[in-house]
Amino acid sequence: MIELLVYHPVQFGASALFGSILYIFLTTWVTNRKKRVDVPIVGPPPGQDSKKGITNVDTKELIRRGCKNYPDQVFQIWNREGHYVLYPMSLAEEVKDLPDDVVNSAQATLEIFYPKYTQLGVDEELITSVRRFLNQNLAKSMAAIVEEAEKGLKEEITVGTEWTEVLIYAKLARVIALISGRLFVGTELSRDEDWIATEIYHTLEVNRGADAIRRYHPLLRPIMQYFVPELRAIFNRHALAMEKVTRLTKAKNQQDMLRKGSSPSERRVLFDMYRDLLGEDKWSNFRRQADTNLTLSLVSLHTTGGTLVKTIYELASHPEYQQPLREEAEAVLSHHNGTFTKESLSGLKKLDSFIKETHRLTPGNLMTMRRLALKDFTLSDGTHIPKGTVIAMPLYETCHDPELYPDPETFDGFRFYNLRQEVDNTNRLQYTSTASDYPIFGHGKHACPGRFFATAEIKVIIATILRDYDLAIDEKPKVMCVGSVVVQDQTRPIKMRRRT
Ligand code: HEM
Repeated sequence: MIELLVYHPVQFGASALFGSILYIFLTTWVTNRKKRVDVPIVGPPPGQDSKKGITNVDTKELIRRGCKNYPDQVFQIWNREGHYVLYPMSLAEEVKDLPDDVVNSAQATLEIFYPKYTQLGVDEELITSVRRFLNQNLAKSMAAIVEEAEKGLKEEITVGTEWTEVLIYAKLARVIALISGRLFVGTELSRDEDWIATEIYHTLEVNRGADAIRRYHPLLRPIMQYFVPELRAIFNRHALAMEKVTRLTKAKNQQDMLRKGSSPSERRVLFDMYRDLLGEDKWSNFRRQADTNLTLSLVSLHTTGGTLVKTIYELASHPEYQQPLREEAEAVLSHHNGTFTKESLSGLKKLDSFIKETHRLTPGNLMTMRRLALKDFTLSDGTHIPKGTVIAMPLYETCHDPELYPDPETFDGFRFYNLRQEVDNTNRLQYTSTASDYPIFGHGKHACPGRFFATAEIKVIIATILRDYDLAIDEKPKVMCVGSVVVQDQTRPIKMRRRT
């Protein structure tokens, strides 16, 4: 055998190369075959165009074409993120009710970030903690939200009475990190500058890491992950987060020991609830705590930050809305002892409409209600969905459908406020209400559980900014798409001046 290797190196090399090519070919074939769905293909399928072509494909254009050519039908596309089967709005109610052993929601949403390599993972206990802690405690948490918003805005925005250019995104991301950090982990960590940086930069590093590993063939990724510098930045971020949570947990355990014999740990912050749901054994896995924290920051910080900044850009571009919104906030606050409460926030109906219209015009993603098929199933229109397929609903097209939203390309800040005056069921038109014609937060049992908290943060921050500042902008930032993600040029400054 040794002789063979020594005397026939070329032959051996050729066999190894041939074997590898055959293996890659077979695995690719099996993977693609597994995902075959018998519905129209829009745009280039893999194999019929170069890899570059799929990478550079205009996802927005593809989905628009699919919705136009196949109205109310299922179609499929391939883009830089992979393969999607897109279902029409008429199937949304059915998809929202699909059982959890048939489809997985969180996994499908995280798929575009290559979670295996970027170390993302959502467990059921985390989702339950968000749902229970944030929503059940929202009324009680309002004072903390207001305090952190005031503190953050005071530190970040130091503009005087002259018009001054401000790069608003980074500043507001920090304010959100302060608010969410206080509710998630408590002030012991939330005001630590390293922790704040971790919350803010982790998402950007995950995006870069996903982009970097995507460039390799799926079979090479398990090896290449160790050589991709962008993934190393994520490993380092996790190490830092782990060090921080370890220190915090040990301090908390010490406090609990001091209280021993009295009451169980009070659920002061979201992670106290997470700890109770996990149980002590799993909780003492610091690695898991760190990973979960980072995933939580990924799903919560820039989603909220992006929506907030989009709303600020619209306010700056449409200054005529600033005074009516200011007056509404003043009137509502005067009925609630001058403080924001859960009830007072629901009285901000014009602001609610303004945020909702902003998000309708520029949703954060072209798709929503993504579900990963855990087993084969068939939709009621007869479409067979094989295991491993990601299905999703076109969000941007739904939000820009003239049948649902007259004159859809025009920003009408009070569109939903005016509708609420006309119809009986006004709650249905609230920003946080989900529906198949407004699935910005998804729809059904897996709809975003953080939406009430996110909306409270956004409203408090905007009402506080409007109380203290006038806003303007020379030109509204352009909106573009990277794969299915809709992004706005957040490097464009707005102008602010302190009100006298
Ligand atoms: C404006 C801000 C936000 C937007 C636009 C947003 C949007 C979404 C969307 C579209 C989904 C998928 C829903 C579906 O597929 O049916 C989702 C899921 C989720 N979001 Fe949010 N989100 C926001 C803020 C937050 C915040 C602040 C948190 C946590 C505090 C959070 C935690 C989650 C979790 C845990 C899930 C997974 C739910 C599940 O699979 O059952 N989100 N979000």
